[in-house]
Amino acid sequence: MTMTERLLEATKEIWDGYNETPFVKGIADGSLDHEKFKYYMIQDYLYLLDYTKVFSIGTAKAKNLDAMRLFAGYIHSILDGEMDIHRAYMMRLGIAKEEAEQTPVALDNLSYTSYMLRVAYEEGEAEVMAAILSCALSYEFIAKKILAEYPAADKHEFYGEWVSGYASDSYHEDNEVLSDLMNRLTEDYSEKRKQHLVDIFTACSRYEAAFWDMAWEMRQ
Ligand SMILES: Cc1ncc(CN)c(N)n1
Repeated sequence: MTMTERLLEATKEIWDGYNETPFVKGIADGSLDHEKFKYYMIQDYLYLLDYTKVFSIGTAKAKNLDAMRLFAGYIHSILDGEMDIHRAYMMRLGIAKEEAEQTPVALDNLSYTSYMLRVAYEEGEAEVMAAILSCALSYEFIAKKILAEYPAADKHEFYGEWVSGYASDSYHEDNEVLSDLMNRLTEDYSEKRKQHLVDIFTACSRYEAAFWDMAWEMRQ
């Protein structure tokens, strides 16, 4: 079993819950209140700024050029790729960049990014990768599960862009690169170090679940 497979196996129950949350169900069937989505978009925009910093620290911690290039490349993918989805929705929802950037970060969001940044500052490149992977892979999992249940969800006039972005081939290819690096970095890892990676990945998977609940309740 690869390291990535082990991480996914350990968190299966948590991941199975994502598509059962009212927020994700609302994206899937198109019934989600736009006000809730607006709240989520702003919080996620702020989240991605800190998430990108985790890759920046990963770049500094990388022990070889391949890993360094991957972490560094992802900074661009997030800021100028994934965040295009956010910018497009922000335009449709009438949210100015300044408004988003001045919005206070909700506590669950702050707790999640603070944890990832702590792992990044204190630990090594594979641990940084364990903190990143849940975020990267879970959205592909969620979007593809939505499409399996609602095959036209990617055509929905409002939520379609979100679903198609995270179910896209390019998002999947980026995720494959991350998973491959994780598997390579941990080939010679001891059982103790592997279990530590599982613990980090599990914490982040729980934070992902909390983020969906936070968005549904529009918590501050
Ligand atoms: C909270 C969260 N988790 C994951 C993703 C997908 N990269 C995201 N945009 N936001």
